[in-house]
Amino acid sequence: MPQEVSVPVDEQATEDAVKEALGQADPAGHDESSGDEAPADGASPDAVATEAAKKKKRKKRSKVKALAESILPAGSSSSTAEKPVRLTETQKQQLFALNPALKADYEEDPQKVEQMLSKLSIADILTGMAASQRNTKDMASHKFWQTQPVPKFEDAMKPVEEGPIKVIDPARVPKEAPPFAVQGFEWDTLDLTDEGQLQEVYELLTHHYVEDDEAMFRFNYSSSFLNWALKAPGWRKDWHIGVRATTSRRLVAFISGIPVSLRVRKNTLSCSEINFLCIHKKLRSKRLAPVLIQEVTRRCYVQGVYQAIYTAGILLPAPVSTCRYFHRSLNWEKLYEVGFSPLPAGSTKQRQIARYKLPKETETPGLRPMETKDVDAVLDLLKRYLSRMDMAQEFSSEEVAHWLVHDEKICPEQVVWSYVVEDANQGGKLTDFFSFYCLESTVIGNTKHPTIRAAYLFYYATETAFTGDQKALKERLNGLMHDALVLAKKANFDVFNALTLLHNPLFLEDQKFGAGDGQLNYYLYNYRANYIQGGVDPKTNKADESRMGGVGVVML
Ligand SMILES: CCCCCCCCCCCCCC(=O)SCCNC(=O)CCNC(=O)[C@H](O)C(C)(C)COP(=O)(O)OP(=O)(O)OC[C@H]1O[C@@H](n2cnc3c(N)ncnc32)[C@H](O)[C@@H]1OP(=O)(O)O
Repeated sequence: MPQEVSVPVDEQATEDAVKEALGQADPAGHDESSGDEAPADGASPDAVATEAAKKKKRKKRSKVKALAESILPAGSSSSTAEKPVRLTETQKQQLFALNPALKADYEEDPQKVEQMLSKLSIADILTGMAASQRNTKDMASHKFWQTQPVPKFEDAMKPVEEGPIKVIDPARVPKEAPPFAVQGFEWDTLDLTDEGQLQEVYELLTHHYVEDDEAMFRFNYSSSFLNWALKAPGWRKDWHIGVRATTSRRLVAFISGIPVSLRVRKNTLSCSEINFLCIHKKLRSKRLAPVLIQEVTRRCYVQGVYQAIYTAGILLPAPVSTCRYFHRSLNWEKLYEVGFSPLPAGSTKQRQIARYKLPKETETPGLRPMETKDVDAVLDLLKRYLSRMDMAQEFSSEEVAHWLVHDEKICPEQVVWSYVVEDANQGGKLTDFFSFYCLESTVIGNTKHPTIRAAYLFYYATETAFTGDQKALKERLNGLMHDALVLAKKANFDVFNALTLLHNPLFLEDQKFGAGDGQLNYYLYNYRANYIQGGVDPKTNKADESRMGGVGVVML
């Protein structure tokens, strides 16, 4: 799942900040005081709030970049710095002001922090990757995760024999949940066939789920979406776990799992896919997340499921892979107005709008919406395509129907859009398909634009992948993705998001996707695996065609 609300990186604004810091600011450049950006007199409080948030965000990025430039050795802008970093007193003060959490780490072990900085590139720091990827917490500080069957950071890149970390004895798995850890709260198994309970999960997530670093956007999974995501084939009620306040009955926390068959290289695992972990904001930092995780683990073990897959924007011990988010504007003006997209220096609003303009119609001959009758052909194509990835779900035809064919009964509000290409020259054979799903984000405190409607690229496959001709594959995927953008625009989406998984690096740049500041870490529970490529160069954080073919799992 997109566990991170990623926003595009404003490379130019940070460049300007460095110039400013060096006394070279371009007065005509992309500056907060320029008329284009300042809220007009009499602007609504929301517009002012959004503008203030944008300003705050730019300022923070500017400071980080200026500081990075001063700390890191010259020439490390696009590659990992190798020389050790020594912080001056001023740099320390600046660094701790920007990131107070680092202060305690530094006091405990200055060398460790300096070592961590020496491993980063300015690109890391600029794009925000470092902020969330930095591991100032070593294994010993992960009080919960150090007790779990997951790889340690120090072992993450070492070659290993792939397999379970721990053998679970079913006889030793408690059959009942322990009493909830905090008095006044209790476990509840949610019944998501009940509209009211589905709505409660929706409400909890809408107000308390994942936000971006600056708290400008928060994921807003619709109740249709949750109904689709949480009731996938084989779903179990007892894997929809809630915590309620005993007196008010209010739902204050949630975690869920669905069963999946996951192939990691040559081994297929009966797994759970854990998602939608959420704790009410007022109950944060009380060590309740480990309690929820242990309970979902127990309930999986009870079913004889001893492995799990999950994703998170934050760095935990230890990812099996990391992908990066990319964003393609469909409605640039709105994205600009809500503070999602920057106006690059030297450009104008008109030029930006023109840059992202799309034709009204698709171009691929034979392209049409997918129907239930296409399920077997799509399954066949998808299976063959995913077999080329190191890690992928093994889909059944029931799962393909569930995940790809829009069903009004499951989703009164449409969540997934899927298209197939039927080749008339090959007797109507389905040669390609692609899909995307809708996940809105709330624009916090904005009444003019309360939400951003984002399309996320989901699964796709093409016969061209089997020709062995990478140039042809690139060309075909560009054609298909261009049509996906056209269709998403027609369906009124504001932005199209994609990760660097599957063969996405082949089209991201050509289709005008911009790099986001978010990444998605993939984790396996109780399974040791060699690192899986995530389509990014770890040094430059750029999408990398030479690192494709690893991650084939698209999580919601
Ligand atoms: C075989 C079956 C196995 C099944 C289980 C497989 C594992 C599944 C794992 C779950 C996959 C979930 C996939 C998703 O849904 S990822 C989406 C997570 N949700 C959000 O980000 C929504 C907004 N945030 C919140 O609701 C809270 O901040 C959460 C609930 C995230 C943490 O609450 P809180 O902020 O109040 O913290 P705490 O004091 O209770 O607990 C602190 C401990 O929790 C560790 N922590 C923090 N965030 C995460 C995280 N996202 N995954 C795993 N662990 C996390 C943290 O490192 C620390 O442990 P340690 O560092 O000391 O060791």
